[in-house]
Amino acid sequence: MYSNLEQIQSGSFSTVYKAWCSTLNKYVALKVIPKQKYTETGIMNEFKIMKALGTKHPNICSMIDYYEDDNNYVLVLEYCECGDLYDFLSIVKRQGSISHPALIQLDFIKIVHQLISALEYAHGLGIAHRDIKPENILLTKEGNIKLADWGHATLNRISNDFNIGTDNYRAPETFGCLNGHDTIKCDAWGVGVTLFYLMFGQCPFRNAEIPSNDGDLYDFGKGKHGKTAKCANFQQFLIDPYGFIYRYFLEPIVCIHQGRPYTAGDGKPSLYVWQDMVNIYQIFYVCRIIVDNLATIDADDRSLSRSLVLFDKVWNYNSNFNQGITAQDIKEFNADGDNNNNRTMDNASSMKSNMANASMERKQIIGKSS
Ligand SMILES: Nc1ncnc2c1ncn2[C@@H]1O[C@H](COP(=O)(O)OP(=O)(O)OP(=O)(O)O)[C@@H](O)[C@H]1O
Repeated sequence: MYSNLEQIQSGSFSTVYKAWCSTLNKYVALKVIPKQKYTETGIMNEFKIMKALGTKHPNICSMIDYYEDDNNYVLVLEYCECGDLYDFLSIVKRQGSISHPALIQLDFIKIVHQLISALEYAHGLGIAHRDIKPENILLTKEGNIKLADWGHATLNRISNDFNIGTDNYRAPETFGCLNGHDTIKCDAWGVGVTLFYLMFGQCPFRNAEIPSNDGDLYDFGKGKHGKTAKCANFQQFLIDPYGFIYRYFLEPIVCIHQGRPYTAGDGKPSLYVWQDMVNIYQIFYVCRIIVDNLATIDADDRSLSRSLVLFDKVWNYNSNFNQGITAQDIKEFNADGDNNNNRTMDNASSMKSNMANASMERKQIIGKSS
């Protein structure tokens, strides 16, 4: 029934093949999981989740069939011709340079909509994905996405699993928290970090772990017991999230657009731009929305739906002056123009005050929609 197998990728648990399905008359993807690598409970969980997700949502990579032989479990999935977003961005990145970033011929806002729609559908069924990252977002030839790899997904809203997912994308509380963590809120954090990756080609921190004896992760900055975050970048983010994101991601980009060498910040600027993200204000606002509504320490403050309302606002606003970055934009963005010995600090503080305004806007929007 399945022929012409061609290997696509080998993941940590599985090998994925493209195969021709003669009964359906189309290509499918076979996710082949060796029995010695996976427990029966593990595969049954993935199978149960895929069944519950069904085939209705256009942005979820659905299961078409399932079978097993002596050595392998095999999930038969919808085939996504353009692979995953991580690989896709790596290819685009290689085509660009810092001064001439390659153009991604896809709309960022469309991908955000589809990702959040897929997740909200799953969340509505009580399913949390728990491994949101660009590698698990597949692209079709029409430029749509399908969320894949539900192998870590769970139906438990509160979990005490402290070793699930991919470190760079895991919410702080998934590293250890006395009363368990809310798996759906953790997905929102994963979306936030994923969006940073999609914009800048880099995650902001290696992990968001704060070693703590009692699992109390809500003690900002220096931990209760004098402990600090494991990763230096995350420590800076804890102390000053907007300032860190500015220095890490935005300042290098501002420097490049001004034709100055970038010296501050550790972030490497992306070597690509999204076709619908041509104004530096968009990048700026998107960062702000992520910091306030997705990758925010307090899980109660994370909301996929609220962030979508805010993203839409940015895009509607920008569609009126979608003419690229002008010198004036840069000047306004860069609080004190050319005379800027203290540029990093000033920008960070102006970004902070702008972010505070955004929080007000957020409250107004919440007020309107509720
Ligand atoms: N339906 C599909 N269509 C096209 N490519 C796919 C499909 N499913 C998976 N792939 C490719 O195979 C890769 C690995 O798949 P998947 O993440 O499901 O396996 P995994 O073993 O759980 O991987 P890991 O544990 O490393 O995340 C994906 O990143 C993607 O590039």
